[in-house]
Amino acid sequence: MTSYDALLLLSFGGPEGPEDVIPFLENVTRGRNIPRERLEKVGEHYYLFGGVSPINRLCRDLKSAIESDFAAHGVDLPVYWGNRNWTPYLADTVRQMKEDGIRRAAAFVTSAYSGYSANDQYLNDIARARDEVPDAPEIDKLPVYCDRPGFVEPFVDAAKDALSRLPEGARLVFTAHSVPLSQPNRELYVAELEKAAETVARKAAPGAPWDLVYQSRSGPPSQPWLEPQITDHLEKLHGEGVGAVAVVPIGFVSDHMEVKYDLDVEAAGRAAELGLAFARAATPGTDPRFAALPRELLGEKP
Ligand SMILES: CC1=C(CCC(=O)O)c2cc3nc(cc4[nH]c(cc5[nH]c(cc1n2)c(C)c5CCC(=O)O)c(CCC(=O)O)c4C)C(CCC(=O)O)=C3C
Ligand SMILES: [Fe+2]
Repeated sequence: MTSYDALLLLSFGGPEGPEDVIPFLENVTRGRNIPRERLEKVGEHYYLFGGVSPINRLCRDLKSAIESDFAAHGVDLPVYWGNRNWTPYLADTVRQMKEDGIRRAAAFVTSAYSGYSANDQYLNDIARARDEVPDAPEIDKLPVYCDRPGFVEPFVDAAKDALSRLPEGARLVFTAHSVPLSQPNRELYVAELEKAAETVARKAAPGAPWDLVYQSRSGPPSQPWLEPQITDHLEKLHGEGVGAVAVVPIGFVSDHMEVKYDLDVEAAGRAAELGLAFARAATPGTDPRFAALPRELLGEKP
């Protein structure tokens, strides 16, 4: 089916305990002009969860789900896992792949979109990790998949489910990670988000109004980032007389910290203060349709 001899699951990485939190945050923000106060605040989000990011278990579970999908469809490829910011570090995974005799791998990234943070930075990660390993395997990133049914359909079901938990007339609010306006390929990132949100909205609540907003901004206040921020937007909707919101984290593939804290704690808390009914839609996570995407994308590659 493919000329690749391995699949590489490539993700962001996250701390596995309290002592990992600061070194992890330093890895993420090295050279990126993030204020120290923001780091300390984000550190608290992780401590609230025992210093453990949910993203690691999500990656382990997704890896198993991909392996099951491969097995069920007769795809005989090993699946490896490596991260940008924490163990298992990508370079160590690439070294292991080399030792195992892997020559050519396809990378499935836990981000569905184009843009610098969501795509280009992962390409840089691959190049840097390969530079560290003599005679490293070739690694091709699989294409962005924000428009694929395997990504979109789980969100359609999740949006319907969130709406079903709310009174009639709830507003669909799609949310994605903000990025600086100056970030390379920001326009493409936004265009893809709008398209994905539009597709999900059309299928989940035909004809109903919806919004795309942003969350988790981290730069200095002087630097413009994508807006509006979700909490400001909830206030605006409340002011307009909207009584309920179904929040769909369309910018993410799993319930990692940006979802568990910034939405389930912060945005839900703001909604509660406002008396706004709030339901958060699930992310694709290990949905079998999502776990089938690596196989489907591989099948399109020579
Ligand atoms: C577009 C985008 C995605 C979606 C695409 C994708 O999924 O890759 C994403 C995902 C994630 N971001 C994550 C964590 C963090 N991101 C930070 C900082 C930043 N993110 C940015 C953008 C994005 N980030 C940007 C422009 C910055 C500023 C610094 C820089 O220019 O790079 C910081 C620093 C502290 C802070 O928040 O200020 C942390 C801790 C985690 C792991 C969560 C967990 O542990 O469960 C995940 C999945
Ligand atoms: Fe981030």
